[in-house]
Amino acid sequence: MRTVEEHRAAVLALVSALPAETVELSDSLGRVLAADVVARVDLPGFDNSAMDGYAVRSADVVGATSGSPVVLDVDGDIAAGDTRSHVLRPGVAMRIMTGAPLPEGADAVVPVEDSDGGVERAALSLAAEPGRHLRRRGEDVLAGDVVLRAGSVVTPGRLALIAAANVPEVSVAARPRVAIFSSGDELVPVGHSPRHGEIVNSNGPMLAALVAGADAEVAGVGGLRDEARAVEGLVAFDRDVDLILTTGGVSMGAYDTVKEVLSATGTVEFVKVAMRPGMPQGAGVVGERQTPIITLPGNPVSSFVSFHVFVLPVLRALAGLDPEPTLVEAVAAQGWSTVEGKVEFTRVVLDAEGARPSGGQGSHMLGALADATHLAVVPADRSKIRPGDPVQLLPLVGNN
Ligand SMILES: Nc1nc2c(c(=O)[nH]1)N[C@H]1C(S)=C(S)[C@@H](COP(=O)(O)OP(=O)(O)OC[C@H]3O[C@@H](n4cnc5c(N)ncnc54)[C@H](O)[C@@H]3O)O[C@H]1N2
Ligand code: MOO
Repeated sequence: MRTVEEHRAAVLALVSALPAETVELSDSLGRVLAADVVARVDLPGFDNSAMDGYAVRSADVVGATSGSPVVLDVDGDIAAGDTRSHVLRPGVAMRIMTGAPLPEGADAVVPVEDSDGGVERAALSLAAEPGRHLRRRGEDVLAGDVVLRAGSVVTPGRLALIAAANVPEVSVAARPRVAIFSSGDELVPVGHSPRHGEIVNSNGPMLAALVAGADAEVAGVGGLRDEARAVEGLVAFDRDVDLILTTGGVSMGAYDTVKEVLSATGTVEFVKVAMRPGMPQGAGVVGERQTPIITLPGNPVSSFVSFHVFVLPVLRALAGLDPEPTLVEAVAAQGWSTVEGKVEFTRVVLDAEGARPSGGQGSHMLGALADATHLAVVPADRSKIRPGDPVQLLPLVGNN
């Protein structure tokens, strides 16, 4: 039997990084940056006022109070967007608006609330010290600064920073295109009425959601009958996708056609991996384009766990990102038992008290999967987790 690490290395060996794409900033939300973002401008770009009020030389308002205001002549207005160069003469003030450039010579702003609001002459009642109510050029970001590192996800706040830094396009990790096939004669689409012996296909929608949640693109979803002819379609696969995923038909059954047909190609190998759930796995390449394929076990939870353990690293590698999973350290909020000899991926909920199993751990039990936030990675040499034990958690797609 293979170890989890051995099989992860085998699937990673099937792929190499796709070239990064350049997208307009407006299309970058949610994408992963493939290169550092460097500011093209200082932020703020010029010294400006943080308040609507009067630009002054601080020396001219020394000692000003509401009981004893300083009265200064007002030498015009500076609005936000004023591109002229103003000079503030000693002994006078200029009306200035929030965001307007500071006139040369001014070193403070008296807010309009600390004045009589005068237009020709103003009585100022605040002894504004140098720097008061000013926003200095470059105090937030300097041109040439790396404002975001490669690997960061573009969130709305980051998108705003990139825009302010005057960077109109960014380099983002490619979104691998993935085709998904659910195999099994027992499957009917969601919304149809299954007859006795049939079940609703949940793996198809689940994998499509996992692929989309992992920053990849669903290139198509389909079904495969348990017939050699259906699976032979995969052998001749010639569409432009970066990865094929299948579920089902990879175990020891008499109708496990995916395994039967693809084994015969000699380019897809089927193995047992020392993990629970997710023991039967297959991987290789198919078709003229040598498209990488990962065949996941049919049990829904096995498929879900296998996606996180093997497919997610492959999608990250295709996107040019570090494929290594980032594990979270936590403590067990309650104890549970696992099977020795296999790495167990316990579905858990992590809250303030720690991690606890999210419910029944059968590989068919979607009820308990729905609330899980993480997979606890329990090493093969452990058979018991006790309350308070440290545990390593793999965040589920959509929960980190
Ligand atoms: N004799 C043995 N039997 C089994 C073994 C074994 O080693 N020896 N391994 C078991 C393990 S572990 C797993 S996991 C499953 C994997 O089986 P397959 O990948 O061949 O999957 P199927 O037999 O096609 O289906 C298994 C189970 O999952 C349901 N299923 C399949 N596809 C879907 C879908 N798209 N949506 C929802 N549910 C699906 C299917 O109806 C079956 O109940 O094999 C064990 N058996
Ligand atoms: O290893 Mo299977 O994936 O438990 O149901």
